[in-house]
Amino acid sequence: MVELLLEARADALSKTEDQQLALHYAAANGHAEIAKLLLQHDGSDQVGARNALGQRPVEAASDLGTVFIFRAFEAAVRCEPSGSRRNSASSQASTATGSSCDGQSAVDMSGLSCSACLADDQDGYADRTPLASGFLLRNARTDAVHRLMHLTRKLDEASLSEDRDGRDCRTFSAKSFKAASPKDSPGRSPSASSGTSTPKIRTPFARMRQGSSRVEKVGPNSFELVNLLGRGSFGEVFQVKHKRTGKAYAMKVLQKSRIMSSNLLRYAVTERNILAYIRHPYIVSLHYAFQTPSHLVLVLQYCPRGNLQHLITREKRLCEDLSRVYTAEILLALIHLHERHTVFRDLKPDNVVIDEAHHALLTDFGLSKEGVGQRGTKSFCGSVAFLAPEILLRKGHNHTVDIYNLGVLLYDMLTGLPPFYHHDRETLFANIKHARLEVPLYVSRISRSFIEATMEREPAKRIGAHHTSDVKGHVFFADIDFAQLMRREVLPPEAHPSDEPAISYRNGPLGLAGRAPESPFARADRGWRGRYTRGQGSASERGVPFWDFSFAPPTRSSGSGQLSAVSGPEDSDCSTSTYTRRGGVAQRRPSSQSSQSQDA
Ligand SMILES: Nc1ncnc2c1ncn2[C@@H]1O[C@H](COP(=O)(O)OP(=O)(O)OP(=O)(O)O)[C@@H](O)[C@H]1O
Repeated sequence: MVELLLEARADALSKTEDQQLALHYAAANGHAEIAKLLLQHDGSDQVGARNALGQRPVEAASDLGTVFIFRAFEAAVRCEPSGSRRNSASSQASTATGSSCDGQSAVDMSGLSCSACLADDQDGYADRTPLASGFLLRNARTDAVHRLMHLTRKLDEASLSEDRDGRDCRTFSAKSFKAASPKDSPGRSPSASSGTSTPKIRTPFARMRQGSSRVEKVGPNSFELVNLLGRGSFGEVFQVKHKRTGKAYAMKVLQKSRIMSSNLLRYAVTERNILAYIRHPYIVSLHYAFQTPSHLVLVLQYCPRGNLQHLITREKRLCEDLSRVYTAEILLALIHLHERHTVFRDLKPDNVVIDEAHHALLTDFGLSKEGVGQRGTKSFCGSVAFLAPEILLRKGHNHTVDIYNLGVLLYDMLTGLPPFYHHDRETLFANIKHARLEVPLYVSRISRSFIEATMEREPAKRIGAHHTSDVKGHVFFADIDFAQLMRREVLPPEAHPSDEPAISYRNGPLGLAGRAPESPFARADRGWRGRYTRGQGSASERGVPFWDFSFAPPTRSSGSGQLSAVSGPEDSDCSTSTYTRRGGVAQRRPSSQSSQSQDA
């Protein structure tokens, strides 16, 4: 069909409104054969064309087979005398056929007259990570920074649109968003040239509604502030009520000025990106994202029972049955993330929130890292008492850092303090690196064995070093039915009708004493409107491209988004007396240990 159209003089150079050529789409979707045909037809005019994200067609490619088609073409163009370029390059592209090279999808380069031309191509995969399967994994940082820089140059021309509440918010269509991240999932369709493995096509984790008119646009005025739930390094988290639907959400409001002055925009963008595509019963879901000139906002599933730190503080120690269920729930969340090459990196009780049905959910993806494979990453991050030894030793870390933190989390739930805890930071770090792990005698033998297996200092020897799902096989989980747990059919033992949430926000430690919190938007956005529309806002006021998001919840409760709670077995009991302090627990550390992150 493509051949026919090209022969009939179809215009291969016409662009969509996102500045994409047909070649961009062919590359992004792994249609190597179509890419080859397009390259044979005016290929030289197409290879350098950049789409609205600043990507050339080869930079949109999802698999190595397609990349090699481009490389063969470009090499031929560079190596041939100018007079014979087009024909020769076309024939190079046409000889680019699938064959195996080091186990990866490759093309037959034997016809190239100048192999050195390939060697000097430093950017063959556009800074992405080639997987053994032949797919290209998006490198979150390089890719995101590249896109942001390209788009930031164009921001002054971007249009402002009016949200429903009459508030100016910079919005981007679902179409643009899709174009921004066509490669989020490594499970792409295979290239025609990859002849080695059966294609594995994954269902998308979340679908964007097509057509901006159907995407619900929200802004600060769409929500009523109810309570202040927490304060973090770069903003605050509020309980809010959606005015139109009356639904409760947690609204995380990040100050652009703080984020940008600390050069941490990438962490905010990572959090938004991960939450936008992850749907899991034990990970808070993102419902909306929007921005004002001064703030980036995430509207999340609301978990009304406080965080795990509040619960540990109230109970001093948690009983083993409850700790086991929470550990298993968080383990399922980690398995899901790791399968998607994402490491959470900041697992601690403050980042585990408890929902209405007493289930534990991960929140706060600000330190997560996408695209981490076995080779790992070298950033220094995490909350100090939860830092894994390999992070302190700056050896590089991978998914096993989350497994280590799962052991620390269990230790913390069972004893009331993280292991190795010491008020002096240097002593704490030395303990984490070298001290003997002491587990109190009141902790059962099986729990102790789980803690030791997950907190093994050598990451390669740690349980789950190969696959995080191997951790499910530990005897600690012998009584857990993970399939049932995944369906949220296991009721955490604490769940009891008379149970109070671990924290009462109105009169709780945040000190509001019944008053509604002050709006962060009212404070910061006074007087911005005139400056902004003239395009003279400060750097921190500029729009962040592709931030805005709206999730269409599944129509049935069994869908991949919001799962309704299901009652658990009646005998799942953990009497409140087991929560009372049984002695031997020293004072708790200050409830919110700050997180830190610094690139190595
Ligand atoms: N979805 C939610 N439902 C209820 N409470 C939440 C939710 N998300 C966060 N919180 C509360 O807000 C607190 C701070 O949230 P979060 O950790 O995401 O903020 P942060 O600014 O990233 O913090 P930090 O700087 O410590 O990493 C949490 O500890 C929790 O108590």
